[in-house]
Amino acid sequence: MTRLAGAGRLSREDLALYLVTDRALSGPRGVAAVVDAAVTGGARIVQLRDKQATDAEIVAQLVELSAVIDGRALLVVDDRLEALIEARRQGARVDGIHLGQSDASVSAARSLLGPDAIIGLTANTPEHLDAVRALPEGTVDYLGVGVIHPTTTKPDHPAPLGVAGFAAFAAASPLPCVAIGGIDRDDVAALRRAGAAGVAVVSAICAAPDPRIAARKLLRAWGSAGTPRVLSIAGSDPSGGAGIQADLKSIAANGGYGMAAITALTAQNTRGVSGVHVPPTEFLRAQLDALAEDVRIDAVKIGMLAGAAVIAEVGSWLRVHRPPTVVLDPVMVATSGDRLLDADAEQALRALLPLADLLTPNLPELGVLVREEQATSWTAAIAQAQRLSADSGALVLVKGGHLGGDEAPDALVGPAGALREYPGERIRTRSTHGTGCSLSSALAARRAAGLDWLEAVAEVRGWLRESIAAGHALQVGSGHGPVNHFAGLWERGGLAIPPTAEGVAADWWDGIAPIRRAIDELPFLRRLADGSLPERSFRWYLAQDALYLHDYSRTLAEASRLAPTAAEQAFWAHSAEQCVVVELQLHEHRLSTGGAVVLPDQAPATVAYLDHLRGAAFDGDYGVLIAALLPCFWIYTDVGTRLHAEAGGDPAHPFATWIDEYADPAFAAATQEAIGFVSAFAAAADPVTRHRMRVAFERSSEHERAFFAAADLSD
Ligand SMILES: Nc1ncnc2c1ncn2[C@@H]1O[C@H](COP(=O)(O)OP(=O)(O)O)[C@@H](O)[C@H]1O
Ligand SMILES: Cc1ncc(COP(=O)(O)O)c(N)n1
Ligand SMILES: [Mg+2]
Repeated sequence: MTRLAGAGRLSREDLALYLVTDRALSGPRGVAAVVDAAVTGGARIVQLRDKQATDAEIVAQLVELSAVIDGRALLVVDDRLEALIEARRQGARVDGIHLGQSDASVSAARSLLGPDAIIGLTANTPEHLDAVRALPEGTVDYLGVGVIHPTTTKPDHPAPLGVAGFAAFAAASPLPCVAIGGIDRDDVAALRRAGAAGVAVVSAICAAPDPRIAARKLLRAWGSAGTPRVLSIAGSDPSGGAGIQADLKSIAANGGYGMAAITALTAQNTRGVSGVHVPPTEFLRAQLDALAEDVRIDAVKIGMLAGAAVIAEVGSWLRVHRPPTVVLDPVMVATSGDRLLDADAEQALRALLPLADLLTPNLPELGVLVREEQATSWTAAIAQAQRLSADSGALVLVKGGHLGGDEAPDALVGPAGALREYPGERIRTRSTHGTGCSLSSALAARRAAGLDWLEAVAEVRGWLRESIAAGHALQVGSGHGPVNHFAGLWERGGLAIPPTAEGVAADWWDGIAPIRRAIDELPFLRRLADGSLPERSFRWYLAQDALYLHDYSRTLAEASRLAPTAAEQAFWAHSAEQCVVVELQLHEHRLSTGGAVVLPDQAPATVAYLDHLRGAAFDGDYGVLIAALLPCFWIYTDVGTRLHAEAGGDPAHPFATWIDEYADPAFAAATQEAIGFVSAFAAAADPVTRHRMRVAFERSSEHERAFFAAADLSD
């Protein structure tokens, strides 16, 4: 969770809605009931304020409120330091104290309560601020600033600041400022925009007919007021995966209000770009000016700029209306390979870079911008990004999507080098159309919402990876498909279309296509098929297979033990038994020729595969375990059937018996049953379990490949 500057004990959201209690306004239902309801409605910090009560009464109230709140919100007390200490002694959780200018000194409170307590201070004049600046850092966590409007709950209040006065005070304050005094729901948005860390209310909750609903409405007003207004200046992609269409979806998915000024229209689908039309730049200017005249823009994301004239127009507009956050995605070439920026406009683009806070080039674009060859290693890419950052004055997020290999890392790089690297496994998918557009606009939205760049990148990457992984299921186009920007939202909101067992099975099988291809190309299997495999290699393989089956059988038995239905329990138990039978047959038919069987040690590939299965069994998660067990059925049946088609039925073939055994129809039927059980379980599982199952399935498939490959090396 993000920590507020100058308030190590508070996180960003803690102060958003601050309830100050009032006994009279709470009426016969009592303060505790109001607090309970308000906290249920979302209030995150409660201050017990009761000027009339005795210390003993305050202690009793703190004990009661601490029990009612039960860790759901922070509890502080107004003014009464001794009562706080006594309440804590009696076991109450009281997080801190709020002090007025004439109450006990904040320094004394800090030394008494220690570094973990929350200490707030009322402040509303420039002199108060000077005094706060003179305190040792960490003495005070937040300021209560008001009153905003005249109010009856503080009879002796100073002259109201109004929203403008509050804004001026908050801008000068080194500490987060909570606005207080006569605030109702209509003020919340303006106060948040004025820089408030939160709003403190008394009557708006204590006097409300339903404090829970009142709290919820106040928080909703607070939340929407924080919605950043994000403008995308980019091209249109009618297929909806890239350009402004992707930007608007990304901004919305990341909590922003999206706007778009179109630089160019493309005729485009998931296979490529077939045309580009650039409207007159005066019309782009008209779009941008219309927005600037009316809307306060919190962030701009710049995408496709088409050519030098558009770049010049955007540059001239930005110099006048530059919003606080500018992200520039230097789009040059689409995922399909089509140019989106005239070659002669590269120089003009370089001149635009200093107007941005963050650049998000992919590797080819980074090379062009620093006038070098495309980096071929990640280290070289980071070095190029560092040069680009030093030259432009902007931070650079260098994206590793175009690196070959299993990794897709990103790195945030400044003029002195990488600030943070974000490692990540490459997601095996073709749904990467518009990933760059989506990433850059989401970053603009999250940065404008108040995250720093490091946090924004970490968060947006998590969202993008989830969206990339879910892209395929949208079934849009036959080329590089779009990502599903709302995958997480739909899933969590219960809007996701539940997957079918058939869909899961097809998806998983497609997902391991590269592994299956690699298996087919292994010399071991080629030579097994054409009969040229040395007998020694074959025997080595059979021995490892026997060793493997011995323990595989035990993990099958564990699946039987965990199975939720009798049919599954019987199936896995029967499979476990069959394994032992086959293992014994292998010994008898092949390995024991020429005397007693001496089994070798398990080879590293055998150990690794079994460790993976035993790990899944040990975790006790039935879904994950059966997903891990499945490739041994499925890949063997697949390989066996094809081997049989190629080499079966030839009694002269040196491996005929073995090949015939693997094409056994009973084994194929068992495989179909296993696929059915696993895919039905996955389809009905929650998304997280389904994902873990898929990962276990993919890992086992990779172990299958490594197991065959080890046999290649055995001679
Ligand atoms: N297959 C993938 N798996 C995981 N992340 C990916 C994949 N492809 C792209 N990304 C991520 O998507 C973002 C866009 O990167 P990249 O494809 O390099 O840029 P562009 O779309 O501009 O060419 C980066 O955060 C990158 O790491
Ligand atoms: C209109 C438009 N703008 C940008 C891109 C780049 O897409 P990517 O995000 O895949 O780099 C695109 N294909 N079309
Ligand atoms: Mg791109």
